Amino acid sequence: MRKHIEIAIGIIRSQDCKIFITQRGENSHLAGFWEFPGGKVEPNESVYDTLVRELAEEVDIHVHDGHFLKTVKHSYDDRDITIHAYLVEHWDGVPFAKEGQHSRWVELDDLNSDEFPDANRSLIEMLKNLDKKL
Ligand SMILES: Nc1nc2c([nH]c(=O)n2[C@H]2C[C@H](O)[C@@H](COP(=O)(O)OP(=O)(O)OP(=O)(O)O)O2)c(=O)[nH]1
Ligand SMILES: [Mg+2]
Repeated sequence: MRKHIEIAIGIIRSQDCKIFITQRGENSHLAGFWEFPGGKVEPNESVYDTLVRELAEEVDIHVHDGHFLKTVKHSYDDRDITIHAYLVEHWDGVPFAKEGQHSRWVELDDLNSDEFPDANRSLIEMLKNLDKKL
C-alpha cells in the first residue's frame, strides 16, 4: 500500500532573519537535500506536540511558540506527505544538529528551493514573502 506520512517542521528564524537548516543524512529518504528540522507525527500526538518533540530531538531546542504557517501536501514516487510548517522565533537553547548532519544558518533571501525536496517549493516561496514582523 502507498505510504502516507504526516510531519511537522519548524522554520527556526533568528532576530536577524536567518533560518536554521539541516541536511538529510546519507541513508534517509531524499538524502542530501536540505530541510527544515522536523519529523513524523506519532499516533495520538498533536501536530504541535510533534513540532516541540522533533525540534528537541533533532536540534536540541525547546520551542516556546510556533506560529502555524501552512500545510503542504505532496506526492513523491513512493509516498504521499503532508507537511505542517510552523515559524519558530522563540526558543531556549542553541540549535545544532544533534544527529550529526550538516547544518547552517542561511539568510531568508538565500534559501534555494533547488537544495530542498520538491514539497518545500511553495513553502519557501511563501517564506520569502512573509512580513518580517510576523
Ligand atoms: N523534516 C523534514 N522532512 C521533509 C521536509 N521536506 C520533505 O519533503 N520532507 C520529507 C522527507 C521525509 O520523507 C519526511 C520526513 O520524515 P523523517 O524520516 O525525517 O521523519 P523523522 O524525523 O520522524 O525520522 P525517523 O524517526 O522516522 O527517522 O518528510 C522538510 O523540510 N523537513
Ligand atoms: Mg526528521
